[in-house]
Amino acid sequence: MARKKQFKAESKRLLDLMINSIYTHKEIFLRELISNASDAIDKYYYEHAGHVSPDEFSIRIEANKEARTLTITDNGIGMSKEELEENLGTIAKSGSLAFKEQIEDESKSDVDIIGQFGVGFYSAFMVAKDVVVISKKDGEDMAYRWQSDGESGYTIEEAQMDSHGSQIILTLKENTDNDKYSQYLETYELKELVRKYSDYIRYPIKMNVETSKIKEETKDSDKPEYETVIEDQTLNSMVPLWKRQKSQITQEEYNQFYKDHFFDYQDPQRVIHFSVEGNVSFTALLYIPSHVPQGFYNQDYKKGLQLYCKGVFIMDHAEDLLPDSLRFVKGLVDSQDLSLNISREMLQHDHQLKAIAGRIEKKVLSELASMLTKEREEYEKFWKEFGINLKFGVYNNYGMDKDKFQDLLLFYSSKEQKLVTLNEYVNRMKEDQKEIYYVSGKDVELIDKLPIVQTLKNKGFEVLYLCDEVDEFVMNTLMNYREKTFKNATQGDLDLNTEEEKKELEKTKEENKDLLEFMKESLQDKVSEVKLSNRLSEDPVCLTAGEGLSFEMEKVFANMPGDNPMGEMKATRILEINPDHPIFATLKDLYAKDKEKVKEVADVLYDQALLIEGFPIEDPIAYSRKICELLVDNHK
Ligand SMILES: Nc1ncnc2c1ncn2[C@@H]1O[C@H](COP(=O)(O)OP(=O)(O)OP(=O)(O)O)[C@@H](O)[C@H]1O
Repeated sequence: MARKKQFKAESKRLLDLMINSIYTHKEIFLRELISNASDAIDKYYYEHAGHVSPDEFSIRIEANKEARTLTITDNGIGMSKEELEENLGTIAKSGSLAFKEQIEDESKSDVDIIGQFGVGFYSAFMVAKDVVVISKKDGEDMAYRWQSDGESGYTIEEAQMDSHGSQIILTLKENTDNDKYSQYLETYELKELVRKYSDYIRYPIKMNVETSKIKEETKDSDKPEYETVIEDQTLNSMVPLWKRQKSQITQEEYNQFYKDHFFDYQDPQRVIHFSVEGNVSFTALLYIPSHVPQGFYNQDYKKGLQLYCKGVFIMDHAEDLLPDSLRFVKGLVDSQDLSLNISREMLQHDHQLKAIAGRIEKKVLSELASMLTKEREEYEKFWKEFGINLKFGVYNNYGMDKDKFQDLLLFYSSKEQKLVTLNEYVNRMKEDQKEIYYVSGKDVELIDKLPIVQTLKNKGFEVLYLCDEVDEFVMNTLMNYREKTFKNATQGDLDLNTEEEKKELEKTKEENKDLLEFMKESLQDKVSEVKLSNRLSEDPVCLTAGEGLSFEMEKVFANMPGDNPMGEMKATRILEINPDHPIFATLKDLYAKDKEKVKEVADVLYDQALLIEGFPIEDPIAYSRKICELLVDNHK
């Protein structure tokens, strides 16, 4: 049998790949070194459980501008000579992973060890031309010094160190046009990086910081004097807000956290803080803003949640965690169970994200549903800011998710003169009413004045007023609600009359068949039909659309930007005349005496119907002239 050979790797090239290809941001080197320090302390703490207190540990950062060095020191478990060799001399060897596996095998409690790939350490060479590690293993006498320039191998020699732990000393590269490595010696920058990536490392990350303070002896004088003092500051918050007990967190703390992390000047409307245990366990801290964020409707607005893994910041705007309909939600997710890719910039399995996203969607929607039933006023505030997103949720995905959203929708109602849910509408429908009536228009006031709306109201029907461009798409996608179909009241036939009224109308229609036909002919191809209306009570005429495209949709399509063939689509126009209005008697009269006049009146009535519907009229001058003539005639 052929002997199996080991792969060889050109270690210099491999290291070069490691250093320069894995990460997109050089600044993460600090995150990696701090995470290593935290792991080392965890290990020490674990080994000495019960005999040490967490307060004894810290990670220290020290910058020396003259020497151009940045030093990260921990009092963790340290490394022996062999471990330095093994862990830092072998690429992709993770002592931390081995440790974690071992304690898991011993089925002892899980420790939140961060390291797993055995590559993070080398990220130091992205910014350093030389790295020294001085380390003393817990329980050993001798310390060792590992040193490398990241190119020509490494050396290990004996060294001195007072107590267990490690010290990583980076000598930063010279600045180039593109990279200002010296920034990593600036207090401000280091503080920012710790806050961004390592804020929730559970041991204090400390640094001596120069600050200006009032001299004690001049404190009470009119001219206080300042002096520069060195202060030992802890840069990280350690315990993440979301890991604390809900009952221990005040609303003020939640709000402040929101404003600090999500750049809003107002308090959020809602905080949703919850944890899920399961295949993928996670904690989420979500916020519903109280107003539409700036740039929310711009194309480059980035939705998504911040993602943390074991308290370490992984990415901002993790898009896959939020469906588009909830893009207004801000917040973060922290999970132990994510399989990160090697750079910790992405996840390896998006099914984990999908599982989390599913739970988040469910939770946010149920929170909204409870707000709707228990705090109507609050919900209406939310609706005014973000309701359009839920409408999008209905028609997005070809309506696949409409059931999730339909009970959260609100529409303005003729009966209540305020926003109502579909459920409320259906609950109080007239007994024999089969359809849910709606009418679209520019605003509530205009819709309310429409003849058809007056008629429906007079007959005791409730009408939903749709004022958003997307509303008709929503209705078309929903198709029905609790087995009642949606009906655009300005379109097609309406079943409003009693049997008797229907008979009466049929009779009048039959008697005036010729007149109606004559009017249709005279209006030529402008209308497909002229008919007697059952939807008008006080007004003389109205224009309705046949089945299919509605007038509002026609307007939406016409206003679509760019070269769009849909813009040419027209709804079928039907001119309806109120048989009980005096104008109908006049028409009948004129038809018997002066057919030419009927043509003129038909033109005027058609233009009037267009105006009521919010359409422009073809020839306003001719229209106004005809009106004047009719007025004069009338006066004679
Ligand atoms: N400060 C430290 N103290 C003790 N051991 C350390 C320290 N830094 C690194 N090590 C050891 O070196 C190993 C390699 O570190 P490296 O950062 O390359 O990988 P990692 O942390 O295991 O994994 P990852 O690539 O996921 O960060 C670690 O697993 C750990 O055993």
